[in-house]
Amino acid sequence: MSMPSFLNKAAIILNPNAGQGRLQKQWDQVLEGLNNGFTDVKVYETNEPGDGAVFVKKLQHEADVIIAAGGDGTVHEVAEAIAAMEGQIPAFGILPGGTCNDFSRALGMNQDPVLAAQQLSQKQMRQIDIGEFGGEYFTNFWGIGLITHVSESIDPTTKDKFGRLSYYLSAAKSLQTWEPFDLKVQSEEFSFEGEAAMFLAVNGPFTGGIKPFFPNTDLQDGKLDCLVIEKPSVSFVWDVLQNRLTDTSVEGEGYHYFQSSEIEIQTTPPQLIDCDGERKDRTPSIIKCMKQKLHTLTGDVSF
Ligand SMILES: Nc1ncnc2c1ncn2[C@@H]1O[C@H](COP(=O)(O)OP(=O)(O)OP(=O)(O)O)[C@@H](O)[C@H]1O
Repeated sequence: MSMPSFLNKAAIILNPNAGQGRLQKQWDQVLEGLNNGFTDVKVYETNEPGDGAVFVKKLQHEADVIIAAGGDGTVHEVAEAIAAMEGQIPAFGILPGGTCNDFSRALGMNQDPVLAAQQLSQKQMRQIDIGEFGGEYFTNFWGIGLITHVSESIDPTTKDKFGRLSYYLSAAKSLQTWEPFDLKVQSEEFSFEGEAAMFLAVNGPFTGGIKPFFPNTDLQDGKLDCLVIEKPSVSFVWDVLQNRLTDTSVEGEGYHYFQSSEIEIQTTPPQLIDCDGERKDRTPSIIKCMKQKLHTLTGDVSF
């Protein structure tokens, strides 16, 4: 943890539509907070998906820190583009402005954007882990099976109206219609072969704004927390609610939990991948944890 005085130029990649324009409403105060910590603050507004990554590439040699201002989609886009860079790499930061803001919570960022801007101005920097598969990156999670149905069946109108609750409504709906697939998991720490409903590899502890699944994740240990669910069961939900998934490896009725830095996943049929809420590519995949790859501004949080 250090406070680099050289972090002077901040570039803000702002999705003005995230969280129904939540950031825009307090933008003057947000900027004031950032101007207190950085001598040069420039704002780049995105118009459509993909714009964030284009800005990041252009800013590699201009900005000391690139801050994603928006929801988890914007955070994913910006972090992925930074992680893919070589040579001189700017630091990364988040101004939470979406519905769940899962990764910003993992970094200990205040959910009030004005207070988050003040936190960023403190320039508390840490090197954090990031997930990688086939040259693509994820900050928060990589999943197949049930999880992809959850994000697929979220209706945008319900999301605008009910926010985070829409994720849980969708999860409940998905539980009634899930389909099993054949899964093979191979890693140094754990192997599995059989029918499954879901596989998740996570970096941060929050999913849908809450953290019952993985309360003990560590963003600096070079490991992903992994969960195989063979079939959703009442006893699994009970174990999760009691925060039992806290040791390095746990077995319960219909589920397996372990930690690893590299996991090979094969499925029949190929499964659509959901990473950080974005659906892309299909299995097979080799998922890796890139230990402390991203220089990141964080809040006060212990990993
Ligand atoms: N101006 C824009 N208009 C529409 N979509 C945009 C714009 N800028 C970026 N996007 C894309 O919109 C997607 C969703 O954005 P983001 O996640 O930031 O907001 P959100 O959906 O409100 O938040 P959350 O993901 O937390 O629910 C991202 O994939 C992003 O690339």
